[in-house]
Amino acid sequence: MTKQNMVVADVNKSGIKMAISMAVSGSSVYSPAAAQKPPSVPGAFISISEKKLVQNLDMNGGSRINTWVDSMRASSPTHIKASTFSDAQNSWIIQHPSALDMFDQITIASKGKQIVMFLDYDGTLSPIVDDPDRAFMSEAMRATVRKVARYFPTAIVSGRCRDKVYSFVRLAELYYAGSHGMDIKGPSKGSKYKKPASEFLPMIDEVYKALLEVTKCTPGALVENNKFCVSVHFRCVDEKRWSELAKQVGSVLEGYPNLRLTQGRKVLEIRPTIKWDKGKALEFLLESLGYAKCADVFPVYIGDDRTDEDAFKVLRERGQGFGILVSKTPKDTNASYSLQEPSEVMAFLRRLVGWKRMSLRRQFRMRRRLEEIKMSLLN
Ligand SMILES: O=P(O)(O)OC[C@H]1O[C@H](O[C@H]2O[C@H](CO)[C@@H](O)[C@H](O)[C@H]2O)[C@H](O)[C@@H](O)[C@@H]1O
Repeated sequence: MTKQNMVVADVNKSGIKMAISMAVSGSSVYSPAAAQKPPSVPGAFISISEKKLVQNLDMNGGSRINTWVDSMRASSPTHIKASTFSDAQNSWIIQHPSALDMFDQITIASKGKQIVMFLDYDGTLSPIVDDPDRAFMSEAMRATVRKVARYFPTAIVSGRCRDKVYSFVRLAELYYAGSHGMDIKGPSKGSKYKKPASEFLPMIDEVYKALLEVTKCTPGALVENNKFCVSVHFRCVDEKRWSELAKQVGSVLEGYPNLRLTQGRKVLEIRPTIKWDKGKALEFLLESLGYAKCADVFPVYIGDDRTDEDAFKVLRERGQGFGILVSKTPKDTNASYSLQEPSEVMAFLRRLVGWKRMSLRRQFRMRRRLEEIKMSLLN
């Protein structure tokens, strides 16, 4: 059986949070350099040990399914004591302070640099809802993002395919990277699909159809075709049937060793094993915007899910800009700052626009004053 990667994180309805990051192969999707990563908060996370991960490499189909179900359950925890949770939360927030509270420090750090904005969609610009087809962003958020794009190059980086995320955002002035960056369009004319990914299109289509078929008897299960990847949603599936759903997904994936499984917020995501993710998408977009070798660029990436960690990690490694994790609860992350929910993302973006306008006005006034001084010296 092929190696599988799996990363888990979510919050249950009561708001109590726990996260597992679990790699079922040697090369985990989530493997931040320990030195760059803030220490984990005791009591807030379950981490599967290295040894166990290696053991998972060889596990048979049955134990693999059990591992998936365990992680699906762990993403909806009911077992953390409230006191432990709040201790963990306090210490986590010290390590990942609110980007709103740190706004002045952030703008000072960006001084003299070109800010480039990268925004995830679901859970960042739009609230999480049961029906993925109804994950609309508010008009107020759309107006805010439009203003952001007036002042900074801005890209949307999503797990959904590009057309779908565009149909939600509907702002032509942005750049879009869909299917976790595999469906990408930079500033240059025409779409740019990652060539290795495009070879997977017929396979993904086949898997999508097979998953539709096998999951149709599981109430609440929803299969979404994201062009280069497929999402199997379990948000509306009774927990008692998660194991059944995992088995169904496993039975399809057995025939496709070149596909891997990751987990987002109540969703199993099936995608090609190629080395392309939101981090690579960020680098691709920076390059196509002409900032590849620029020291004066300040990329800011805002996202809420495990797949956004690839981008946070790239920013840490480049030592440029920073990531902001959207989360109400502690999560193991490479982001530097946090925001609790989309409404806070909107507040942060608005402040950024306000700050930029002010600094442009200040610059304009200074230039005009200098002109006046020059003129008075000449007269
Ligand atoms: O990278 P993203 O833009 O955050 O996409 C990740 C997944 O987002 C969507 O699913 C999530 O949002 C849904 C709507 O709120 C919610 O019902 C679901 O439980 C979440 O996982 C999208 O539907 C998936 O295809 C993306 O993979």
